[in-house]
Amino acid sequence: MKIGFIGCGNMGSAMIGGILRQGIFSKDEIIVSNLTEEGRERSEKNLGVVTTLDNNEVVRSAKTIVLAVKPQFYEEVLDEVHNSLTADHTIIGIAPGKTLAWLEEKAGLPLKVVRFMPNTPAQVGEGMTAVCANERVSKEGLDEILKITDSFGCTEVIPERLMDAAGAVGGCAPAYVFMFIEAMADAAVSQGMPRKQAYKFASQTVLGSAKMVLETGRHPGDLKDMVCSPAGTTIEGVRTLEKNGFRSAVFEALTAAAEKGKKL
Ligand SMILES: NC(=O)C1=CN([C@@H]2O[C@H](COP(=O)(O)OP(=O)(O)OC[C@H]3O[C@@H](n4cnc5c(N)ncnc54)[C@H](O)[C@@H]3O)[C@@H](O)[C@H]2O)C=CC1
Ligand SMILES: O=C(O)[C@@H]1CCC=N1
Repeated sequence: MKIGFIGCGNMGSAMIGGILRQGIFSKDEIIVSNLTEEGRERSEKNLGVVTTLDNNEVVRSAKTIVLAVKPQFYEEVLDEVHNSLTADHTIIGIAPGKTLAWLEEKAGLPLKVVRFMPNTPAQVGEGMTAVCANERVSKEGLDEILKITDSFGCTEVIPERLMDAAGAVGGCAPAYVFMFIEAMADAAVSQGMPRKQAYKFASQTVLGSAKMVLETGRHPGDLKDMVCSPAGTTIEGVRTLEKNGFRSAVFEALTAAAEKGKKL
């Protein structure tokens, strides 16, 4: 077994989907544990990987272990498996606020520790993942880990002090983007467009705009200016967004998310 996941909900299955699609590991090289039989059956049916209800079996079977449970359960899961952990294991935390030092301390022995901050677009191979690792992870070891995160999107290795920022602008931000898409589509529906078509317009527009930022390397403000014709329609919308505190609302939302991460 090459990799194990303790917990396999939204984020675990999104990452495994990318790993399988890119062929980094095969189904029989991935073991996942779930809390309930219903969850285990779901993972088996949807992903086709090896499944168990026993978290210790995951740790005994694989040397790279992703903790894909909610932050509130990290401590009890590490308590439960710490007798099965060895210095050969690499544990990967994906929860906000659970630092490298905290994870190593709770694991109860010196071992390789990595943190990911992934996001759900991993499910479609367009994830954005931040990675940091403790000093026990070698350059070669990190390269192996990055093959995993690269399989479900883009990866940036960052200093641990930036993980809360990455959580806000990477981990959480899809929720805000989905709200933005939903709101734009609602407005189009209110102008008479059928709902399905409105989602297509809103989503493709977000996708295309993001691609322009990434591919042209131009400043987002510059790209915004390209759209705003003098005395045109777009600038009227820009005026309304500014009046309603759009930028400030986004700024405050990401700050709140990052600050919460520091407290978890
Ligand atoms: N959902 C997201 O967009 C992101 C989530 N994360 C982090 O990923 C982690 C997982 O989040 P989600 O996948 O969204 O949660 P989720 O609730 O969808 O999945 C967690 C899974 O863990 C299982 N579980 C709970 N206790 C367990 C135990 N003791 N042993 C084995 N399995 C257990 C649950 O049954 C569930 O299937 C969290 O720490 C979260 O902060 C990080 C970045 C993005
Ligand atoms: O809401 C959360 O806490 C998790 C971490 C980042 C995205 N979802």
